[in-house]
Amino acid sequence: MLNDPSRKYRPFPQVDLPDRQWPDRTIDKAPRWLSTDLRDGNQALIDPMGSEKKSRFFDLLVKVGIKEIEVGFPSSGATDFDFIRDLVDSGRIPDDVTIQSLTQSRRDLIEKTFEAMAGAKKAIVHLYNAVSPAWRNIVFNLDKPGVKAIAIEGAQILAEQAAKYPQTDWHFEYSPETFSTAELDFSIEVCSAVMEILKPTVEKPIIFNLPATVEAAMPNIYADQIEYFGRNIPNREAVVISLHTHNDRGTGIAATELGLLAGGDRVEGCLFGNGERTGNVDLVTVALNMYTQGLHPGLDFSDIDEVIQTVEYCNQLPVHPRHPYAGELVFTAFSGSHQDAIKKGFAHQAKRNDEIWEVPYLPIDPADLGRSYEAVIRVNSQSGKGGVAWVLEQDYGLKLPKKLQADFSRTVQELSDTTGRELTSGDIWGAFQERYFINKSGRFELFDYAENHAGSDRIFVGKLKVDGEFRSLSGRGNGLMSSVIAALKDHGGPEMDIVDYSEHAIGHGAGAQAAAYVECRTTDGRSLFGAGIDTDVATATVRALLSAANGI
Ligand SMILES: CC(=O)SCCNC(=O)CCNC(=O)[C@H](O)C(C)(C)COP(=O)(O)OP(=O)(O)OC[C@H]1O[C@@H](n2cnc3c(N)ncnc32)[C@H](O)[C@@H]1OP(=O)(O)O
Ligand SMILES: CC(C)C(=O)C(=O)O
Repeated sequence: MLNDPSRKYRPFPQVDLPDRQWPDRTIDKAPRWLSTDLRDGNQALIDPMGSEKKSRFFDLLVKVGIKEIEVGFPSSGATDFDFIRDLVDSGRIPDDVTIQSLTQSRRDLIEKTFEAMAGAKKAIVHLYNAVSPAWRNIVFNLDKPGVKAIAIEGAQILAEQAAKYPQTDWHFEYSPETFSTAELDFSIEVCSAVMEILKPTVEKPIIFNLPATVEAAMPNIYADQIEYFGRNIPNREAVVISLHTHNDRGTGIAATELGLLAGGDRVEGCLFGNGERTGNVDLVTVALNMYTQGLHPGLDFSDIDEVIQTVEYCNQLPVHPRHPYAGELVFTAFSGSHQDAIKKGFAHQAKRNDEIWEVPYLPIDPADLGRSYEAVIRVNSQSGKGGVAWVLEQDYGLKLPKKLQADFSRTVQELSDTTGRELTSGDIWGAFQERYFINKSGRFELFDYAENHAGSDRIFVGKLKVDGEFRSLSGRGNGLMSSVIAALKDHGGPEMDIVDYSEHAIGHGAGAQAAAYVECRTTDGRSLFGAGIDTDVATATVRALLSAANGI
């Protein structure tokens, strides 16, 4: 990198718009959406889609609810041309879906574009030519009038071709490509000239698509550009302003959102942000950002995994695990404090009297996207007791008391530090059984017992293995627990008192079990925790006490 980058790069100029209105607005209406996955997305793939993949993608877009779909660049070759022709001829385009195709402003290419879509009920022909200084000078080697003439000539051919195929309801889109790096007044001049030829009306408006072909400035600049364009384009009511952002600076979504505040009516982009270089704006994120503000975007991502699967298959590109709303890890907390807050958040949510979503660290309910809560918390060395307790509760129905959570969390911490990897739910359950002698022998192992009454006292008579030998032991106390403790003390067990006890059912009906948890304190001040599981509550309690005694 250069010590002085100003030798090579210049700051992007501000737009002179001191009375800008967009910062005070909010997005209160879903825009029209156009997917350009099959065109801008497709042209950026290593292996562009064939007709099978294009078909699958098209069906997905329809299912998701996209009503305007740019299906390709028909003059690019047989793949796109035949796919589009087949879409039209097979009658697969739903009545409320409009297809769109892109063309350069060259007669032969425009003619091919009309040929591809003729016969569709409704179709949009999308004409483009770049207008900014670098493209004028470097690509076209033309001055401003020369570049304007490309657009005018293209618009004239559009009008002529539309008349040739009257059975289709033709609509037009014009993109001053590289709009965001062009002089605003020149873009307006070119668009006005196109308008004069195509004569849009309020009933049949023209779409002016204003691309950040290469994102070169902060999103507030794009918003200023959109507001400026909207204020100065003649006959604004006959114009649909379409936003088409790329993501070179990583702010394509922000630019689109600010562009909507600034007057954008329509958004062009791709699912999960595929597209040239760093991609087109991601329609999924823009839409779900609206959804999380309580505004329905008009698109349905209730089965986000199905959408991901199809898009990954068609694009042969993965969706990043951290991709907003969609990535495999975006609803997962590994870290202790996040897990604690999420666990409390779910408990708080269950107690609410309304549906308002308020779970810390989760900006959306994963269930709204068809995701389960299973992967919300995963455990590794960064995790805490809350996360471990969540896994045991979700997967094994155990509701550990807080102090037992802390006790067990030390075991889990040791395990994750030693293994140096994420712990599965099975790992955690295994460690729990090991630590609290569940389905595992310890010094004291229960085989059978009886609880007898002696006045107000209880007498515990147990058949146990103690240090590997069968023994009968008994103890007397004012309840079952104290009688078990007495019996243990008389047979080499620890001398201890109960500090805390709790129990709960696991599951319902005939297969239900009981879980009991104890915290005991020994005479020398040590805390012993135990857990027991059995079909019978009293037996679960006895097991929990033996578990505590085994743990010494
Ligand atoms: C920003 C975008 O995404 S724009 C869309 C880009 N998408 C694609 O290019 C995918 C499909 N493209 C193709 O299949 C081919 O490029 C075609 C069929 C369109 C054209 O192919 P070719 O005729 O071989 O030309 P090529 O691709 O090299 O295009 C460059 C020529 O087109 C001219 N050109 C570029 N854009 C336009 C335009 N919008 N209108 C008119 N002419 C244009 C260039 O000035 C250049 O002309 P020159 O040869 O006289 O210097
Ligand atoms: C053709 C135009 C709309 C385009 O894809 C772009 O500028 O990115």
